Amino acid sequence: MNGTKLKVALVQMHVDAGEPDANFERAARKLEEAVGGETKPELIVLPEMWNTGYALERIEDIADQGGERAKGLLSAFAKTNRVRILGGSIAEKRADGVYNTTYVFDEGGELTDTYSKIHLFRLMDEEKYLQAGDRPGTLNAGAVQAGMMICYDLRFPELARKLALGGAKALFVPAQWPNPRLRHWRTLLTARAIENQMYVVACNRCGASGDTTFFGHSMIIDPWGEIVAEAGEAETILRGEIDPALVEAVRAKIPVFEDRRPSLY
Ligand SMILES: O=C(O)CCC(=O)C(=O)O
Repeated sequence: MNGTKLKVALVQMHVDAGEPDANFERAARKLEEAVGGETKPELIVLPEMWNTGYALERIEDIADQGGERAKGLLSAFAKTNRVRILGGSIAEKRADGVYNTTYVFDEGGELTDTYSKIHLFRLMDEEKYLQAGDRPGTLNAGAVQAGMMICYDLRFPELARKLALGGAKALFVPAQWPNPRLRHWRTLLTARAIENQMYVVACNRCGASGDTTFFGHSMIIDPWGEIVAEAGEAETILRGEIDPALVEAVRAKIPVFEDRRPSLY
């Protein structure tokens, strides 16, 4: 660890809808690429639903039973490479249905945190095939206390504010955010960073699934709203650093959290 800063690497990758074997192979290859860069990251982030993509009509059959296959890959990789992983999210099969779930592993390969998407995206029929999580997601990313959201959750500012009030200095957002809503993506990510004076670290997929195309543009935005790093549309590993001291500095400069008037709204 560099002081209290945290080096992150975001895996912006293609996902084959309905092809878990191909996606597991790709994820393993991309994790190697992420950890093998010139500067070793301390935390690697994957995109949303990277195991199955949005093959929702077949999701009951192809979802990962108990998340065991994904947990096996991510835990072993984290332990072997001494790196934390925020495993994007996967289609996770449980007794009562399929959830869109994130796993976080520490550098010893231990599962430390999980989060299941709480807002299901009706434009893509998620509510017909998936179950919604029932609690917000938090994690300790090394020295950085953080929150997590999945894709559509980003449209709910109350959730980001709750996480910030709970102590989050960074917000991680795995996504499969498609065209034509790039402006929404960039604007909402930036707004969540500025209004909550925290880092926003967003890992989107790229490529196409049927008629749907995904623009990538994974981003790391600092608590002042400046873009630390932004990907283009192709597969890439996006790298950057989170500095919790900058969160404190921005919150001291414009003390939004002290000036809130929650009794009025
Ligand atoms: O809110 C959006 O525009 C995209 C959301 C989405 O694609 C998802 O939650 O999977």
